[in-house]
Amino acid sequence: MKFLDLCKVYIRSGSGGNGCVSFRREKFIEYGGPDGGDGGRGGSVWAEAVDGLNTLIDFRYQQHWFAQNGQAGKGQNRTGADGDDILLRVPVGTEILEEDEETVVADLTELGQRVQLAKGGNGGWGNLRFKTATNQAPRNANPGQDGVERTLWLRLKLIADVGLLGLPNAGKSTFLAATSNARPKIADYPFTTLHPNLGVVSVDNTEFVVADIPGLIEGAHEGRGLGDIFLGHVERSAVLLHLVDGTSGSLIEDYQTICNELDAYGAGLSDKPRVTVLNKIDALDAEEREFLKEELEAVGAENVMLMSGASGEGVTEVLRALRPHVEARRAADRPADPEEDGTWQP
Ligand SMILES: Nc1nc2c(ncn2[C@@H]2O[C@H](COP(=O)(O)OP(=O)(O)OP(=O)(O)O)[C@@H](O)[C@H]2O)c(=O)[nH]1
Ligand SMILES: [Mg+2]
Repeated sequence: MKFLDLCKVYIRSGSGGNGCVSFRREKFIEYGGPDGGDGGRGGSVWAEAVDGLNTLIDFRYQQHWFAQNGQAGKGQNRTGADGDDILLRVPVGTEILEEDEETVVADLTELGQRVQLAKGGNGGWGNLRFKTATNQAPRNANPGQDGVERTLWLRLKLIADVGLLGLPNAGKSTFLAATSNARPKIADYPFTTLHPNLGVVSVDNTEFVVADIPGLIEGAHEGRGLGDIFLGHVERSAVLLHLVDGTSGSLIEDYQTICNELDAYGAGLSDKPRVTVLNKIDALDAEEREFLKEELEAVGAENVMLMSGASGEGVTEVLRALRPHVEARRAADRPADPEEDGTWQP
């Protein structure tokens, strides 16, 4: 399965049709007054979050989305036909950004959420509208209003329940491989040259999606390495799982590098629930484990857990620590039962 996470689209709403200049011409009626109809309205461009889509791949094949123009007005006071609207059907969770890739136009987080991206131009008035008591034969009509052109980005973030964080080599992929169940990978997700993986993990009858992203390095938030791009993918996860390599020899520095990147990235990432794990404990004796755990806690890591992705020690406990965060998030996301709270209207 291919996954496209960022797509550029060119959209244009339809122009309004021109108003018509026309005069009534009928047998036995001299100087029949103006009867030019209005132009039709141009079609608008909309986007809607729909069910059953997980990718933006359609937008790779169709980048141009132009709504129909309105038709010109006609004689006998006939209004031109309106242009048809067009709808960009996007997966839930799609963000729409201006061309600068920063300004958010819309964030379609809910099923059925709809936004107008470009309004169709109004049709011009036909000359019938310009008739006044003193001017019975107006020769003016309005042109239709131009459509609106925009270049926009669609951005879909992987919605992973758990985002794995850590420096390169912290053991993230090993952990994912060790914990993913019978369907270890949902898919590979190539983002041009970059490949985060998703795995489905199961613990105590709860399944959740863990995103293994390329390792973060210092400066990732400024675009160094691959990390920054992927931080976007864990922005919506329920909880972050921070793996710290117990054998690296630079434990505290490693830990703080990641924390600093999260702070610098913003978007509430550093406030997200986080589980910090001292990893690779198979290579540490009991005394070292205790010492390193205390060191981490001394610099602010909370409830550090011990684990070895390689030997499997402590892995289930880590999954169990993640689970309540995932469940809490899901409960919060679930729409309230409409019948229950009494506010539901048919
Ligand atoms: N001793 C030991 N080695 C481990 C453990 N987990 C991973 N490793 C080793 O650490 C190295 C890096 O592991 P990966 O799982 O590729 O690390 P990563 O965090 O995914 O690295 P990047 O993808 O580069 O960010 C490999 O050589 C693994 O065999 C562990 O629990 N114990
Ligand atoms: Mg890896």
